[in-house]
Amino acid sequence: MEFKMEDQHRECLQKNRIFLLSEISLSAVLFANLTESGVITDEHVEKLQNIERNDTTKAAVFEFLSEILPKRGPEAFDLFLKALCESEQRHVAERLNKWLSDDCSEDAGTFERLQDELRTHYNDKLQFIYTMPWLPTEGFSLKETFVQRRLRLTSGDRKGTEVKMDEILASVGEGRNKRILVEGDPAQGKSTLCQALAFAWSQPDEASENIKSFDLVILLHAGDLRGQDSVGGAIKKHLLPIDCGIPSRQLEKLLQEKNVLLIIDAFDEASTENEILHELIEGKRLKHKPLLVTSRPNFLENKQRHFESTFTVEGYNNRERLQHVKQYAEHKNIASAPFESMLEEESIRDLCSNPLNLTLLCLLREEDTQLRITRTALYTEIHRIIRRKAGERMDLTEAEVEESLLRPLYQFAFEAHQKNETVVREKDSKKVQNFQRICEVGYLTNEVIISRLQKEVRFQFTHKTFVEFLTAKHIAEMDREERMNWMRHLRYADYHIRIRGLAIGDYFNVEKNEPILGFLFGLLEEESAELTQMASLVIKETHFSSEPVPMPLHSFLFPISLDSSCEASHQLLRLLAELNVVPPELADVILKRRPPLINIHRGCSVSCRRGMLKLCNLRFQPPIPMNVYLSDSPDEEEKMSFVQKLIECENIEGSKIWIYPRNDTELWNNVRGFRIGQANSVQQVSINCIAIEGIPCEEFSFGNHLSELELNWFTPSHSFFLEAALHKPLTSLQLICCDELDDRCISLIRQLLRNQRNLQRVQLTSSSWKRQHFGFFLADFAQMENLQSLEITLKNSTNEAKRSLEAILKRNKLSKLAIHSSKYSLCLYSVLNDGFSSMSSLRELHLQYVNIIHLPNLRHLDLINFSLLYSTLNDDGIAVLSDVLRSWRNLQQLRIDFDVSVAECSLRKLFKAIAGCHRLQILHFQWLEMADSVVPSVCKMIESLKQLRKFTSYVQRNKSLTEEGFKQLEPIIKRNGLNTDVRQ
Ligand SMILES: Nc1ncnc2c1ncn2[C@@H]1O[C@H](COP(=O)(O)OP(=O)(O)OP(=O)(O)O)[C@@H](O)[C@H]1O
Repeated sequence: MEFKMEDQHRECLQKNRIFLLSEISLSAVLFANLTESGVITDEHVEKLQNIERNDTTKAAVFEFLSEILPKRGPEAFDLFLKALCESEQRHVAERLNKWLSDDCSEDAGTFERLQDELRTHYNDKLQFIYTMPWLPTEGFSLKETFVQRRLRLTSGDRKGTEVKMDEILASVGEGRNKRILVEGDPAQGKSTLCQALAFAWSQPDEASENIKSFDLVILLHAGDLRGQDSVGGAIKKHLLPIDCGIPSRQLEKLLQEKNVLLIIDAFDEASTENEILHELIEGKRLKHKPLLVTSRPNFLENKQRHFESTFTVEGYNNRERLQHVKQYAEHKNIASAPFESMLEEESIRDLCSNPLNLTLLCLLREEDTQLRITRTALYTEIHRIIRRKAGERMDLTEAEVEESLLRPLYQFAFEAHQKNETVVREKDSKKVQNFQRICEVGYLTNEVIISRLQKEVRFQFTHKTFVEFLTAKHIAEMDREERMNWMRHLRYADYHIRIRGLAIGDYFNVEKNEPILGFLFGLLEEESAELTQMASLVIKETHFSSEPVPMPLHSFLFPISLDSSCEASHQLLRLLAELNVVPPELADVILKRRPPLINIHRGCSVSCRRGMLKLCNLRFQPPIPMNVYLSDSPDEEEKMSFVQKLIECENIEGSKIWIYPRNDTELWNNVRGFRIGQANSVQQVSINCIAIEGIPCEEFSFGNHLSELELNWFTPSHSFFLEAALHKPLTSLQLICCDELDDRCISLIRQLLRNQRNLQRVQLTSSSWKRQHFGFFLADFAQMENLQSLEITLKNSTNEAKRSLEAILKRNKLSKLAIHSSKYSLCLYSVLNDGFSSMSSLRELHLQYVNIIHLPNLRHLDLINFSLLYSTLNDDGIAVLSDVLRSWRNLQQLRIDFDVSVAECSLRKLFKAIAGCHRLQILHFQWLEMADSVVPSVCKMIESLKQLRKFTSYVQRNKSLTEEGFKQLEPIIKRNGLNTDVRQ
């Protein structure tokens, strides 16, 4: 294997070559020293002696200096100097050392020269934004058209705070925020932000921005670091003129000594085979220098922890949209009114929140007046204009442009995209004869921005989004079988694997495929059969039709996953957003394969919500239920309007809404705005009370049809909710994480329980660390004939409470039971165990802190969902559980927490029992001890669970899994269709 030597050493050998050729003697002592220290091998010696024999000593020295020594690693140079000294050639070593120190001592003007070179470079190259693919030479002036961006902090104590662009650099000087990550969706303006920062630094004005405090600002594309030995090398190659004469060693020295900001753009475009980039992020290189990295989301997850602060660039808000179009009009010297009126259009509101799309919409507005409401329609229209203009310029018909120039271009884009690149290399360009003509169409430019020196000629696509659009065009033109084949090779499940001890961090999110898939759906909108076939594949692979996955960790407390991002199973919705209308054939398939319920949570993307609104037009019979959790949504107006639309839609039953009001006023606005409890609105509500201090107003009330009331973090000061629910037809009452009740609340709850003949579900549970006892309500529950679901925290139950529980269980009406308890008396065990033998209706059971060996009658149940949380699961417990699992043939969801170490043979037995639950779809382990020796049985278990779609294992009990074991496990947990989350 060859290892490169450092740049400055290579340069030193090069610059002193004539001297070295005449001075070095290839003596036996020199060879002995060099071979002993491993700088060269015996084969090298033989080769050099042959050259000396057949040619001259100089030729041999030349071969040694140019071909051998530079490839013998970073240590080779110093060892070579040592060998010279020991072979009576000390004067040669001294000369080289002197050259190095002279070269290294910064001559007075080097820093100023570098600063000046960078400033002129940025000033020349960054003053324009190039958006129009067909006019790559004509840019918008950055100064005149740039819209200042807002960034949202997504890490640390101030998470959620909005900051201005320049403010992200504010605290770097104080030693904090050394590593900053800025993420943003495609074309959201990350590169332009970097451009604006570097450009601002290059300007001579007196502005007091933070960026000005840096001695040097280095802006590189992530790809510029590929194949380099050092950051200095990348600067030399990409930012400085060939003849600027600043040696690499001095550059490196300046990077260490000066106050430098490194900006690396587009991690997502060049994250592989890029050692320097990873070393910079991990702090192994230029550790103390501020580093700002940009990336599309989901590319950096395993590296996220190296960043002190992370931000996202959010879409434009109303003010920014307006500023963008006004600046656009002013720059083009035309009236801004037509653009401003375009912003009023509700249908393109979210398109306008993306700067690139907004610029393209403005361009279209100039050409005609028709509005495009999807991304695909917008890019298709731009594409048409490009084709038309190319035809006019080249005197070809549009059909000819398409056939001879665009088709090959689609192919180039497809190939570039396969390699995650946005360039066509010179050698590839030669594959077609008319490449120059293809360039003239306007999508490709052979100028690479931020690069003055490119040894290899490359042709750059004007923007990654265009590569994606053209790639989708290529796929759209494939024949059906080839296209479906391409689709089948995509991955349709997320995985998130982090094993600290092994330094493994591996992530995949299905959204990565969506820029292309979205365009493809849009392009094939008219081809109903093709579209339906593609959508059917997505429906199947992403488990769209299944019950949504609750977040196993919190499912006990919250029925929907509050923190999760827009899931893989929502991919279809996100793709539907690209259609103007869902064609009838596809609508039929969706109607047939409808999921039982859809959860919209706060991580759901704008396109997911758009897709959801498309479902509103499909005639679901009965209407499809939908839970909506939209707290913390940055755009309050959009949130309101989205929920209103869902509520008004007849095909959707806005079944439950989760609200998290930040104060009393917001609570009242939400309850009133969503008409909670009214006849034709949402009738089930969950309210997080934590920020609510008092009654918002005298007239606070719910509509008369309120059917479910769930209150999280309820305290006696929130009793007005209970009053407002009196006399409403409640079917469900839940008080979750409730740690305190006063007499008044107890009396109100009793009134609610007695008044409600309809009540089928009750939950009274406290937060896990402050256990409340709610056993005194059991007598009331026992009176409720229709009770089907009971979730309760019990501590020290009285005999009366136990008798009531016994009556509830034996009535055999419960389909769901959850007992939160940290202390089970033998008597409570016996009530439960006896009850289990007659509870044939029970389908869902959740037990906490239980010792399962006292509950052998569990095997009489027929459960679909079971969890055993924080329970004592020793070898005896595992034996009982394994036995029980063998009798639960319909089990679909299982969670097991392991709180003590158990024998490996017990684990194997348990995995074997789980492997027999062939209907299992969701499996979650907590604190599992997964040593290499049990890996084969974990693998066998997962392999046999064909319907498993989610596997999670959080917090390994010890670090006994080795790389060998993981290698065996990896393909199994990464199988397509399985959403995996394994974290230690
Ligand atoms: N702040 C801004 N002001 C005006 N126009 C902008 C701004 N940001 C972006 N744009 C426009 O949007 C286009 C795309 O932006 P940019 O290339 O910076 O996005 P990106 O987030 O780096 O995209 P990707 O992840 O797809 O590479 C720019 O070429 C420019 O036309």
